[in-house]
Amino acid sequence: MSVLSVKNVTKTYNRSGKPALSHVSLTVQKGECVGIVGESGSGKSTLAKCVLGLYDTDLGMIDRPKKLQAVFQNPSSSLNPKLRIMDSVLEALEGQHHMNPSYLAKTGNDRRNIGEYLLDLVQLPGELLDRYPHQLSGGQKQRISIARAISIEPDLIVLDEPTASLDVSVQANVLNLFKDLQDEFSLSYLFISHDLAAVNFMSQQIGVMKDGELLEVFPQKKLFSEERHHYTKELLHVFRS
Ligand SMILES: Nc1ncnc2c1ncn2[C@@H]1O[C@H](COP(=O)(O)OP(=O)(O)OP(=O)(O)O)[C@@H](O)[C@H]1O
Repeated sequence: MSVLSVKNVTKTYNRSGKPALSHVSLTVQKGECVGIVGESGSGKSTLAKCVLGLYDTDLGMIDRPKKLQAVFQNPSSSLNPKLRIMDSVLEALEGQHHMNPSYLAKTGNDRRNIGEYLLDLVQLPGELLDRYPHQLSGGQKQRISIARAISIEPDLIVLDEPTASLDVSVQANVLNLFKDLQDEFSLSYLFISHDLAAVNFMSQQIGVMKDGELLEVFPQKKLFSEERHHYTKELLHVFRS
């Protein structure tokens, strides 16, 4: 079952310029992580924003699920500095009242119970609920963003460079968390990154973008295969050296 279908999407920012996305098609199946790798300016963020419905497209079609969430690069700008963590972590759930996640059977409708349950899923202690974002580390803040994203049991989460602003030592922990959550809840991700090693670690399918085009999409196991596009081989060369 597919949770996202992007068909022939083209997006140009200014009419005379060249497209930031050109005839891009891809699908994400339930429980699968599709990783999109490309260098700066290749169109990855534009793709993420089109998928999220933040930008209109010029051409093509996007069939997205209703329960859609995102985790962005910078957790500091994703969390309201004036809200306690408790209020941020419950923001998605409380903003969409028709959501009825399965864990409510365990937690009841008690805010603190729900907050503690969600923090536990991202391996944070419940006592952080009473703090403000500035009292947390970058990695902790990103875990709060992740807890908020998974709180509505979304059909798809778009991850747009979710570890790029974190210390290198923390990046692997956060990627491991995404993987554990994917295994536990059959989550589906569209994972966007300039980091081929991260994409290789996370994804079951890999897509390579360059100059607004999705050059190829292939199973992760085929990354080192001879049939890869020559540009993918160039990226691999950098990755190995
Ligand atoms: N708001 C905008 N207005 C005009 N042009 C834009 C805008 N956002 C992106 N672009 C252009 O669209 C192209 C694709 O940019 P995009 O940000 O999607 O790439 P990216 O792969 O995500 O790069 P990065 O990793 O640097 O963010 C680039 O040429 C960029 O300059």
